[in-house]
Amino acid sequence: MASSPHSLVYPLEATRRRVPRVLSIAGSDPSGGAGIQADLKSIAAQGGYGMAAITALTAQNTQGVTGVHVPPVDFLRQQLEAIGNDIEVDAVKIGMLGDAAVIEEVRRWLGEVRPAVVVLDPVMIATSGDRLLAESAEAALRELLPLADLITPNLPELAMLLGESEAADWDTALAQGKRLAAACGNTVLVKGGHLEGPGCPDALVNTVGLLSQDVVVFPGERVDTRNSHGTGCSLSSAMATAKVRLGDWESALRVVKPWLHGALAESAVLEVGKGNGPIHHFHALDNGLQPREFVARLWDEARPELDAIHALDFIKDLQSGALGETHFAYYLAQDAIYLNGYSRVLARASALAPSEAEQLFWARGAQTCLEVESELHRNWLATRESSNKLGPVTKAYVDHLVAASASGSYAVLVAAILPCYWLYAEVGRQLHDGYVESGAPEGHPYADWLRTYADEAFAEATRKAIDIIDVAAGVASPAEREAMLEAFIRSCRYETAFFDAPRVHG
Ligand SMILES: Nc1ncnc2c1ncn2[C@@H]1O[C@H](COP(=O)(O)OP(=O)(O)OP(=O)(O)O)[C@@H](O)[C@H]1O
Ligand SMILES: Cc1ncc(COP(=O)(O)O)c(N)n1
Repeated sequence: MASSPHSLVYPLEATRRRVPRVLSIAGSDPSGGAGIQADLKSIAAQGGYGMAAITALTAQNTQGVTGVHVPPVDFLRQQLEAIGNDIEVDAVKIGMLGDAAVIEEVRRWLGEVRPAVVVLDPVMIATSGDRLLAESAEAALRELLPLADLITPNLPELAMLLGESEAADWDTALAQGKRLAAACGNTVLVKGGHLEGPGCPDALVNTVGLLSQDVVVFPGERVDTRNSHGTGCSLSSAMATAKVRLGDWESALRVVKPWLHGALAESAVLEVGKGNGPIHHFHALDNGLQPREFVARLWDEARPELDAIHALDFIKDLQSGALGETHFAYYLAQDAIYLNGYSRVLARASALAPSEAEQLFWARGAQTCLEVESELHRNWLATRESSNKLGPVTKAYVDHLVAASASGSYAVLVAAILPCYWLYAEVGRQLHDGYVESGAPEGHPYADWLRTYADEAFAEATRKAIDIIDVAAGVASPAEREAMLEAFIRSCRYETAFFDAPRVHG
């Protein structure tokens, strides 16, 4: 059948779901940090509905494993059949399997049911060093790998699956990831948790063109904590859930990695156990923030800048009509240059957006910027003397936005983006109201320009942008929220400097 754009899009759409139904087939950790207990928390934290078919019972805590009991495999089959006879499963995460008989049962079930998304975390040895897979079952586990869409081995597991020695550096790990992906025909998530040093990168690797590149690296900073019990379990089940919600592995890891970082960073508040404690899966719920609280804080920060803007000669003279034409032309020319850079930054926000609605919102914003830029050239700059040279304030402002987009954090980027909507809308509203209140004087040289400020579509887009930032702050870690605040304040200062630039540099 000839491929049409529709046939390319449809399968992706068909697998996406707002609340994914995710089944974990894994072992139980009664202390709640790893295994199915961690999986169910991760799935819920990522917005999914979690289910669990238990392969094995362990007796363990944060200090180690003291016992493993693998129930008769028939009972695992009964659990899987009970789920399969009643419930549609959107994604499956497979964790601890225990022995070869369990692996065989899971292999049989996967072959029969063929779930749309299968993530396999090849659990072999716990953080504590205790075995969770019989040595004799390693060959059977290797045979299971091709039935998964995503495999998430840590560095010792990656080496063991390839029959090689453990990678001591990131490049070797990536090369091993490529070999495993090629051998299994699926995607491998190479994890940097076991590396030394301040960085903790992860990477998605696929050698048959399923990703935007063969190797997509997600850099990350290492959290200084020993509470890493269950990070591997949590990551794999969160990925299974996010994949169904967002449609592809890269979007999923873009959301899951900052969440996991926050869960590690906030783990100390749990105070569970004396050893390697669990991570805080619901750290984002525990931020104490009420809806609108974060944006109210941003507004408090923005208010002095707004006052500073209204005190500028540029704004006062634009309002009264006394503004010199040279300064107005300088402002317009810099605005056109700025909008071009801003459009690219909005396109980056669109690329990082966690939902299609937000992706579309920023993409529309990027398009509007280019339309307004060309309108400036056509109608406002065509008849004026102005230089198209990049001014120092414009450059510094755009550089700041580009740096925010390079941070990789969607939340930080959109916080940096917001002042251009919010302060501009506010300044525009006040200028327009002032013009109307003064009786819209005849012959005001900037009357046409002041009228452009009464744009309801822009006011509506501003309200939507504020909502997006509030939600992004709600799921961000405290450190990320501080970075959002900083990026926002800096952009506010550039807004003021931008209106003052015609006086200083024009
Ligand atoms: N100290 C840390 N700081 C930040 N991220 C970390 C840290 N430790 C692990 N991670 C992240 O946690 C995830 C699991 O990585 P890791 O390589 O530790 O796997 P694992 O050994 O299977 O996990 P587990 O600790 O559950 O056995 C990866 O996304 C990794 O980047
Ligand atoms: C039931 C079960 N499954 C998986 C792990 C691995 O998790 P970790 O490597 O963090 O100990 C575990 N400890 N227990």
